[in-house]
Amino acid sequence: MTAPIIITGVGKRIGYALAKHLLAQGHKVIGTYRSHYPSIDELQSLGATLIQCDFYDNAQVQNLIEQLSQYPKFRAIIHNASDWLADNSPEFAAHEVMQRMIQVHVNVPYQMNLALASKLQAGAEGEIGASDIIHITDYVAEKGSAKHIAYAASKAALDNLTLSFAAKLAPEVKVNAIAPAMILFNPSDDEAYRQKTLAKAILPKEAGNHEIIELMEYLLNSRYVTGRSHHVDGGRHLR
Ligand SMILES: NC(=O)C1=CN([C@@H]2O[C@H](COP(=O)(O)OP(=O)(O)OC[C@H]3O[C@@H](n4cnc5c(N)ncnc54)[C@H](OP(=O)(O)O)[C@@H]3O)[C@@H](O)[C@H]2O)C=CC1
Ligand SMILES: Nc1nc2c(c(=O)[nH]1)N=C([C@H](O)[C@@H](O)CO)CN2
Repeated sequence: MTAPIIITGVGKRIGYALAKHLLAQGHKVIGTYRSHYPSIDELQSLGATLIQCDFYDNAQVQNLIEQLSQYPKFRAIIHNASDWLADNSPEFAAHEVMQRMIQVHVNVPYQMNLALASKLQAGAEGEIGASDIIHITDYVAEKGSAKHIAYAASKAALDNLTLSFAAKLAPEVKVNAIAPAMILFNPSDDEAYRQKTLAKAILPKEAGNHEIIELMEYLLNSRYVTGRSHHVDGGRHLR
């Protein structure tokens, strides 16, 4: 069995689907979560190691990194955890929105990549491109967003980390981004929002988790693709 794969934000939706898929493939999975849903107990019963960590709490982040640093090697890190905060958040002032977006989408992936780089290189077992970092960004990293300005800017920064870490960690470690658009609606999305959002793409559909799972598999199985952003967006750039 290869070294463990770390996935952040496994409690629900895409992160949960990625973790279940990799467990079914026989991988050792280490998942981080913030809220404890029944899905966390399910993943544990399937053999995953789960670590609770709120990325907004720096002490918890340092503790997470210390725990992960005890492992000798890793096959991959998939940075999925994300908070889709709107700029007009009723809970947070503008500076807090930006601070949170940079923390969860940039600062934590940056610190984890630096701290665990040597473990990823060891996980390649001397084979070129045999370990991976995957940053899950967003189509709006290249387009911007009128209502999620801080979110989009932080995803653009995460996309840029792909370039720097790809150059830094080659040849053992590949570093790529997956830039999704309309993968999964949220239960609170009303019909008007759904129709408006679907109409933004020339392939107007809710793509589903499998689109991300298949692209993750492609990147993990590649030994030559690195430093690139891979769009899963229904051709939104052509609308
Ligand atoms: N769904 C879509 O259509 C799209 C998704 N994406 C990206 O794909 C990825 C997965 O999307 P999706 O599954 O919809 O995301 P969700 O928002 O549904 O889930 C994100 C996960 O990240 C966790 N998380 C959020 N904030 C923190 C924090 N401060 N510390 C630790 N964990 C945290 C959440 O935990 P908790 O449950 O406790 O909040 C949750 O488990 C994300 O990076 C997202 O930006 C991009 C474009 C479209
Ligand atoms: N962390 C999250 N990021 C994003 C989500 C989400 O639910 N959680 N959803 C979207 C939308 O689907 C958007 O792509 C289309 O309206 C974007 N990012």
